[in-house]
Amino acid sequence: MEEETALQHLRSKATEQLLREDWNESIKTYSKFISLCQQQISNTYNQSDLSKLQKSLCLSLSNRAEARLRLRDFEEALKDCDEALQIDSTHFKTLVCKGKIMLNLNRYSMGLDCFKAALVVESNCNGNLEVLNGLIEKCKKLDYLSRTGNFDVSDWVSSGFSGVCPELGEYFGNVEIKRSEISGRGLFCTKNIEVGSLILVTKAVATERCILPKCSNGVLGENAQLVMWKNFIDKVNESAKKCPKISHLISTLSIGENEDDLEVPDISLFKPETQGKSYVDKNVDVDKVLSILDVNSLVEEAVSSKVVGKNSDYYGVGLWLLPCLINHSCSPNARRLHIGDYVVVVASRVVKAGEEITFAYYDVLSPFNKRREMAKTWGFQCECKRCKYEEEMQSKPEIGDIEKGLERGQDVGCAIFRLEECMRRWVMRGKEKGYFRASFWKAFSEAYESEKTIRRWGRKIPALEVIVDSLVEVVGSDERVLKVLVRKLKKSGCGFGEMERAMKLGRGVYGKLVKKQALRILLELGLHD
Ligand SMILES: C[S@@+](CC[C@H](N)C(=O)[O-])C[C@H]1O[C@@H](n2cnc3c(N)ncnc32)[C@H](O)[C@@H]1O
Repeated sequence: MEEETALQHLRSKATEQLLREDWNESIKTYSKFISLCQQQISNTYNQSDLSKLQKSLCLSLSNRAEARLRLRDFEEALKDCDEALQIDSTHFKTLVCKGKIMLNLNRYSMGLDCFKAALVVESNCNGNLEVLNGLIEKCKKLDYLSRTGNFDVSDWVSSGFSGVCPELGEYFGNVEIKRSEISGRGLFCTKNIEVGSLILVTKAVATERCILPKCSNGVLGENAQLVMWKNFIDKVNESAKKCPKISHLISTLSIGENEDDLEVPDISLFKPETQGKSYVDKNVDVDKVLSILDVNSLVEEAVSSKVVGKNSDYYGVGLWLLPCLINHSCSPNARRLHIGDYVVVVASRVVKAGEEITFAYYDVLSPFNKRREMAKTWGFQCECKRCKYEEEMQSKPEIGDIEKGLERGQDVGCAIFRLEECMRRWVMRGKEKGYFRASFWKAFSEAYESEKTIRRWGRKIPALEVIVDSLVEVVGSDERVLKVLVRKLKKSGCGFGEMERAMKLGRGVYGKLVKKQALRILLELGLHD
């Protein structure tokens, strides 16, 4: 009798905490209730009492799962759901809760099964029907998207990234992890990929964003970045603590040293549906996590900054697991877009089967020495083909002279003329020319934006279209190049060929996420200038 009173007391306390949305406290109280209830069950022989106790146990497990789901502790919430469903496989609340957990874990078809089972149980439910059907539709849509990669964010992009961020799901294209000639492991294509095709779409383990305060001495900005970085580290640690799979995958990432000794993980480990393996190392050493984040966190780029209102002081950082296996190249073949908590990796030029997928960690439309400095801040020396080539060419004094001339404010047209002359004399091939043109993009863009320079230098410098094609061949599509091209087309009119070139470039910048019609509108609008 005493135990029954204790159970009743705990149950009403936990229910009250749950209603107050005090998730942590309700989990504690439900845990006490659950262990007391389990004890009672083992000492009860009367069938009707037993069935009452089991019903209570099932409901409390389901409620604890709900609280854990709210705290994003999916692993433990899932265990509760499975235990509750063992008692009653048709428990409506538990089926819905499990479905929501599956949705959060990007396991859409399993989520769909749960919601469908819940619908069968409460086929005549009234208030729940609409919500349930909504969840079923959402699972179906995300399941389709994650299988086909047929995402469409046209409306969001054409509206200038305003409104709610489109819902994406996880997508893994034809890729595998292998040893890389650049460094350690890398991500490789297993099939030919067209410009703009999606390579992968994946959700962050954690992100943190802020608008840096404007200030004259930069201290406030630095402090804000430090606070943000600390919050980010806490979030990553929290996610790793809650999920052994995340903890395990984080522990496989590089700390930027001895990469050739690192194990090559199978790509299936990164897929949402891969579960069940018992991951033992639940806690990665805190210092190791810091080194891992130093090497693997990505700063969000321009497109996503528009999500929070085109603010140039916007600063966002995140950890996306599989993209951590993508090496940098100054001649990259892919780009990343940040949409909400997802990172989308798209081919920015044609990628052949077997080729390594690379994207830029820093601005590759800059000269060799500047890139070398930026690589240093990342803690490595770039081993890409373009850097190796440009390093060899450092022995030619002409390149250094042109760079120095530009620093001193020399006319950009003159610098371009000299560069093109040198490349002609040295009988450089297409790709090699592209490397240098990319290094001097700043001068090229200034020249094409200045009517005076164009008038003065005319045919003595290459046409913009020649440079665009040359750059795309070596660094893929780039938003800045696209903008200069679109501005010229708007000024001087545009025929079919020119529009095709701009569309192709746009495809490489935004990927097939933005459909043809929306891309055309974007280009005609001058890309939101
Ligand atoms: C995000 S990880 C990339 C995957 C890494 N190679 C691995 O095996 O886990 C970043 C690290 O890879 C190495 N790396 C990436 N791109 C490189 C490049 N172009 N040249 C030399 N090292 C590079 C550097 O050690 C860098 O700190």
